Amino acid sequence: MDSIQKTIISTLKVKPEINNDEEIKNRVNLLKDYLIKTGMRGYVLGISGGQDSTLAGKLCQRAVDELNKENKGEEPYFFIAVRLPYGTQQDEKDAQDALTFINPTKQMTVNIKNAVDASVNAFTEATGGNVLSDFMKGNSKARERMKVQYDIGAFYQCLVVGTDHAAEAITGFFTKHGDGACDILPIFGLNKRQGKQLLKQLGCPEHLYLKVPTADLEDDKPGLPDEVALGFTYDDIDDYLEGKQVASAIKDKIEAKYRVTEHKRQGAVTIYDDWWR
Ligand SMILES: NC(=O)c1ccc[n+]([C@@H]2O[C@H](COP(=O)([O-])OP(=O)(O)OC[C@H]3O[C@@H](n4cnc5c(N)ncnc54)[C@H](O)[C@@H]3O)[C@@H](O)[C@H]2O)c1
Ligand SMILES: Nc1ncnc2c1ncn2[C@@H]1O[C@H](COP(=O)(O)O)[C@@H](O)[C@H]1O
Ligand SMILES: O=P(O)(O)OP(=O)(O)O
Ligand SMILES: [Mg+2]
Repeated sequence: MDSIQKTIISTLKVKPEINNDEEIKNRVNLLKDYLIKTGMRGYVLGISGGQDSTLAGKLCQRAVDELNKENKGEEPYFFIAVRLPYGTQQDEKDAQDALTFINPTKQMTVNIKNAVDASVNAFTEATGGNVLSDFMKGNSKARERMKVQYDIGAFYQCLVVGTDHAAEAITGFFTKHGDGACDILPIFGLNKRQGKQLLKQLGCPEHLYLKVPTADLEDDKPGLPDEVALGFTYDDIDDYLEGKQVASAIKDKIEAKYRVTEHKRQGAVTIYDDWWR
């Protein structure tokens, strides 16, 4: 393994192997401890029907359940699972299966279509007829979803959970200030394969953790697999993050993506920063 791969692995905190029970316990403990420390009442997270939100949601529910058992008689903590479809979602059944598996304290649905459409239409009106591309509109959907989660968080006094993890962070495969914005990241440092392992351990139905990952942001390409958009596979990414050797053409592509998306893993640039120089 060369020094670039070593540096990326250590920055993204990936372990070559994990102990499932230990990982679940540590991540649930983080969610419990941070909730107590902040004095907030719970967590909110968008549940898409994909692997990452199913795992993060299950960990949140476990955290509040454990806190409530330990704090008998106190006002209960809660987890809000929110469905955020843009109109009708093609894989709604998976989202419902994820909710059944998580069994959240509360669930709600906010359809983001009207808000996103109003926003992109306002852009067109304001700019004399310019039209945001389908890809740009996709990022607007991700930002609207995060905005709704912050509205829920403010109203119910709960923290917003994010689902970023090492296999997404490495390529910056998230919308800046969209799904990339949140208060806590319970699955940070895991790769995609390790996330599957934890879901299996937690008793998740197989079809949810074996599901093809998709950001599902574009109107014209519903359910576009991340791996098609990226041009390489999560197996490649996971191998890379576990310190294994991957084909040199793939290694180059992964590292190129890592370099151009550095701004997404950093805060906004100030006079005190030099990572971009
Ligand atoms: N939008 C979709 O439909 C869609 C679909 C599938 C996957 N994705 C993935 O989601 C991600 C989001 O797309 P994106 O990255 O184009 O949009 P983004 O909005 O997440 O990031 C782009 C924005 O980052 C800022 N930026 C760009 N370069 C910068 C730099 N060097 N320093 C500081 N800020 C900089 C600019 O404000 C720019 O508009 C992509 O990685 C994409 O693969 C998006
Ligand atoms: N349709 C959705 N409903 C609820 N939450 C959603 C939806 N799509 C995405 N999300 C949230 O965003 C993150 C990131 O999704 P990616 O598939 O990684 O782009 C996801 O974990 C949900 O929390
Ligand atoms: O973030 P999710 O839950 O939509 O998972 P995936 O990235 O696998 O689609
Ligand atoms: Mg998804």
